[in-house]
Amino acid sequence: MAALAPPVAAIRVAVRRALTDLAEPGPVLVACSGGADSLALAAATAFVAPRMGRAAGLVTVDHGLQDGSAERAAAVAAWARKAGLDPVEVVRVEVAGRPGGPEAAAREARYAALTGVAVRHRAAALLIGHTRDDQAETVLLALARGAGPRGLSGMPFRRDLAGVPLLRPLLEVAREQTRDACAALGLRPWVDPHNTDPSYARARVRADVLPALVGALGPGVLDNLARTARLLAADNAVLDELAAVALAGVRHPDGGLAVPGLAELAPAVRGRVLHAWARELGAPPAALGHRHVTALEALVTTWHGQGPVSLPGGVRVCRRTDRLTVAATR
Ligand SMILES: Nc1ncnc2c1ncn2[C@@H]1O[C@H](COP(=O)(O)OP(=O)(O)OP(=O)(O)O)[C@@H](O)[C@H]1O
Repeated sequence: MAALAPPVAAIRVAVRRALTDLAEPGPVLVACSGGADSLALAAATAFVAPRMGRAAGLVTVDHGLQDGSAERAAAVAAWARKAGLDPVEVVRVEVAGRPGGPEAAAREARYAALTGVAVRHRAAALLIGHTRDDQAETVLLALARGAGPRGLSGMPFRRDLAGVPLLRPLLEVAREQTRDACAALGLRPWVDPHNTDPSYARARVRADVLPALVGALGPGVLDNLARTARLLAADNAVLDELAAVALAGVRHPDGGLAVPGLAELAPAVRGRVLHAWARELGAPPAALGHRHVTALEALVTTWHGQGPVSLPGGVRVCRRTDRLTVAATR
């Protein structure tokens, strides 16, 4: 018997670890674009899951945005059926007309379609193919836009979306290993033209910035950036817990938040309390930025009679004597 190629073994180990930790019953579904990362993930899952007593299927989304996208989706599905994955689904989504530009719209439509299929099959989890290199890119992009610990935490290993656990088993696996694993298994991954399109910041980071950093600082840079994400994710979780307790403690009996209680909090906790409260008031997280939280903080710490702070989503917050409260609509 031929020896197992090390990248194939490494990816199987990563999938086994992820499935060992998964408490939920039911099949797992791999979200597969046909790219090297998710193809290597699907191949490893097809091998590992049945040996752990789990069914494993695959979903591929056709955004209909590129020539040949239907053929790509059909080819991925045909391969998956041969690999023994079941169920295998191709989902066609409509992207045109959604807000936020084609990339954001495609992502939103993709995740909605993927979770929809997962719910229908009562799946234990959706497996996503993000790798260590995607994580390093995410951290670098977050650093460049001045993100705090939340942004620098990168992508979590697990998060729940619409009640479906999303797992990223390859978050500590180098992208090179997914390509090598595909080659060792005789698989021919699809190459997404967006990944090399210089009009995307992530593609420029991938093509230019990270190779320059590795060239200047050594090959450990990618692992180090991914480690930064893990360290900050742990710190961030603690700060979020502290903020949840603090938020409960500063609620004013008449509604809103008590200013004296807010003023006593450490700035790192106060900012989170205000961020969490703004979300409670209906501000969409994606639109809620540092400047909104800074303006809310100013109502507490540098109060000089300034007017209400407008939050995304339309709510306005003002200070009334010793509390922050929702301003009357104009
Ligand atoms: N069209 C799709 N259908 C199903 N899942 C998808 C699709 N596109 C992306 N995904 C899932 O989302 C993950 C991240 O996709 P993204 O395009 O951000 O990264 P990528 O590095 O290009 O991944 P890959 O090499 O697997 O395509 C993929 O690994 C895959 O699990």
